[in-house]
Amino acid sequence: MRVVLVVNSGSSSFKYQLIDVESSTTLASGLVERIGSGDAAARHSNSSGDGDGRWDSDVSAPDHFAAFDVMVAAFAEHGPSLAEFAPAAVGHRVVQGGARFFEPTIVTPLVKINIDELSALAPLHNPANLAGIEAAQRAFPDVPHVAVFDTAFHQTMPPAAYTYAIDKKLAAKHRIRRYGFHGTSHRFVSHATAEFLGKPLEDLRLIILHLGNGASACAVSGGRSVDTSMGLTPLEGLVMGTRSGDLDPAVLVYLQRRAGLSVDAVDAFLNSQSGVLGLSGHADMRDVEQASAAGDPDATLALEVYAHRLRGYIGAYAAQLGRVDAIVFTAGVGENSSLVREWALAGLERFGVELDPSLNAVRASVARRVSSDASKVEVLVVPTNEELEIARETAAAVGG
Ligand SMILES: Nc1ncnc2c1ncn2[C@@H]1O[C@H](COP(=O)(O)OP(=O)(O)O)[C@@H](O)[C@H]1O
Ligand SMILES: CC(=O)OP(=O)(O)O
Ligand SMILES: [Mg+2]
Repeated sequence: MRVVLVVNSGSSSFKYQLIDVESSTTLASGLVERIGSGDAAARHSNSSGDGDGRWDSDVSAPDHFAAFDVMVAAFAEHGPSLAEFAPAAVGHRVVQGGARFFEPTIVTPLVKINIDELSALAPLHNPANLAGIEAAQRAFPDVPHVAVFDTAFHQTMPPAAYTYAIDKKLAAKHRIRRYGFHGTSHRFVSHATAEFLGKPLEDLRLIILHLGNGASACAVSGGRSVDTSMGLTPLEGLVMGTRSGDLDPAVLVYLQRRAGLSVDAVDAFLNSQSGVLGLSGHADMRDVEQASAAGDPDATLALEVYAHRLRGYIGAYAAQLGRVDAIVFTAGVGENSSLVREWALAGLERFGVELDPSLNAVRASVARRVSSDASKVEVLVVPTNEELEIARETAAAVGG
């Protein structure tokens, strides 16, 4: 099997890629955003070498079904032709698979019921993922659909890493434990790092820092996730674009009792109005860096808090792993921000971690080393490609 359509469906947008798995190439990619707002927009890019490149437009997309029609129309008008490059399967990013799903899974009515049921553990993500599955099944009824779970890679965490220190009966009843997310990215980057270093993944101990809008750290030993910074939901851990990451759980209670916020308001506050946005007024790291460079002290503090948290996780995971072969930066911020890399690793020289400032300043979209020759720990930038990983796992799941 060759061509897979990959769908990453969020609450108000969905992103897609048409991928030739055999050659690992993207034939087309795009997104429909602001679904349901009356102000939706679409972007489509034909990279198959056949057709007219990029296209963007305002569109009507009152729901995910309409958004899928927009995508199908974009393929029809701007190529590549879905008749010529017919997807043999559709792969879906599903964020929360709980303890139930640890492998790519062909979507059946029962699997959809399970994904829906797991929405309680990922209210921001799973309902949107399911809406994407429903819409894609309607648009592509004749091919298998496969769910690839963000949580799957972290199913290898030992109980000591995934257990919260709370009443065990209550935790079991409500399935409260750490699940971890971005697993598809951590898995892809683990393999890409081993390939870059020319060493077997089984022999490597890695700290992977996936820094996008959402951000998580992962300790990988011999290719297995042994600890990760996100927990029951994608809110725990690192400072993110709009999410707080770790904080004293008493803050939630305090906000409700003292600031009079409702449960929903606290949830929205921590997920959507916190992180670097809450500290600086900017969710996009490029804007935070620009504001800091222009002398805005709030933006500088936001960067310092972001880097301080990262450094703490690097130290913690070095201790959990016992030895670190490489610290790997990935995703939008990790791949592009030399400043974040520099600030996160500041002061770690005495632990054998030393950046090479000129290598760190290089802008490139390939895997590369940014540590100095003297550094005992390799520091790498390795681009992630969650869509390619989903396409490969989808193809494997349907036997292609
Ligand atoms: N040159 C850059 N410098 C700093 N941050 C960047 C740069 N390019 C992209 N980013 C940041 O990457 C983040 C988005 O990362 P990405 O992995 O695309 O996120 P997601 O997939 O979670 O939407 C944004 O905060 C953006 O500011
Ligand atoms: C799980 C998660 O946080 O995903 P994203 O980074 O896409 O928001
Ligand atoms: Mg991402």
